[in-house]
Amino acid sequence: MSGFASRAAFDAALADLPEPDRAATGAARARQAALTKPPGSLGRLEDIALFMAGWQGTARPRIACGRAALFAGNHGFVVHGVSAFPASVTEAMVANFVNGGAAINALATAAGLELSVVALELDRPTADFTQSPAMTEDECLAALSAGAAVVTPELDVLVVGEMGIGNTTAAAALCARSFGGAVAEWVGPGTGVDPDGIARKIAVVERALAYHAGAPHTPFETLRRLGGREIAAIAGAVLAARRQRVPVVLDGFITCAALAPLAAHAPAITDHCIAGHCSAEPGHVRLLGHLGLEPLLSLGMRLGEGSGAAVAVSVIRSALAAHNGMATFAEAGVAEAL
Ligand SMILES: O=C(O)c1ccc[n+]([C@@H]2O[C@H](COP(=O)([O-])O)[C@@H](O)[C@H]2O)c1
Ligand SMILES: Cc1cc2nc[nH]c2cc1C
Repeated sequence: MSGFASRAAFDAALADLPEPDRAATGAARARQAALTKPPGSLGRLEDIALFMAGWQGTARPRIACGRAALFAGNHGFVVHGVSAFPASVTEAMVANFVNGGAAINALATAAGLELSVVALELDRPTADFTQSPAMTEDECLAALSAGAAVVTPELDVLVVGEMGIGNTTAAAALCARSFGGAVAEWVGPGTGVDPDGIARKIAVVERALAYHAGAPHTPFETLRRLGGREIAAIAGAVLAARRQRVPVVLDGFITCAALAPLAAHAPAITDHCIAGHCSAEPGHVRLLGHLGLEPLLSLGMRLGEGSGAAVAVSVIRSALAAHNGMATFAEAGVAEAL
């Protein structure tokens, strides 16, 4: 996929979302019914096998080629004191990712995923969204296209993650604009700000929402005005994955917030997505409800980087191992249900 050359190309992609292969889902369901276990006894693992079958278009889904794409960006509004860490940490952590020393390096390796790190103009933070759109139209298209570029046809699954000091504030703004509700319900501690920091975050999001209140409520405009480069890249990657029927595992609050503007307009955008986990960031559980997603794991994680999604891939691998590796009642000579 070449990316998104124009706002219209993005809108057209969102208006034409491919469906899963129902024949493959049906064949996988028939196989599940024949496997040596009481029907439904593998619970959610059975649903995961059917989900992967539908999106991969085969009764025997697999993960031979899995990629974790980690997008990094910097945000202009951090000057208002909304993070527990300085913005320089974004770039320093990108160096850590490249050198193999971060949590996602260890967790991607453990999950059998290759890692693609995409740093998006870190020396050029987005504009301060309390007084301007975060990105120009071209900047937003470039970020969406950088996201789309990580999706290649041989992929069996895509994990999306992010790194960007301040981005829980952008995520809260995207959620409040897309789904409504009190700003305080979407704002949380992020990297660990104190109550004064939370109050500053709420004030910053409220100012941003007021500044952009009159703008069109379209997915592109909301992403451009209130998002960031790493956030738009995630939206572009998830949309490109859908075009190629590649199943996606979402990470935490920010990763899911990248889809909020799209989902408010086209709720089916999350149909090819699994929520890898529920983050400890308080807005995430509410956001997952709006996205219609039930998280696979709930481990109290709030790191980002794609870390929770990478852990979830090991569960998905287990689901596929059972689906593909078990004997049927006929093969094993085991009596079926009465
Ligand atoms: O994934 C999450 O739910 C999550 C929750 C809190 C923080 N983070 C990470 O922490 C950074 C954003 O936190 P903050 O406090 O700078 O807004 C960013 O790099 C995220 O990857 C991530
Ligand atoms: C150290 C550090 C690592 C991170 N990884 C994702 N977000 C992060 C934020 C900080 C501060």
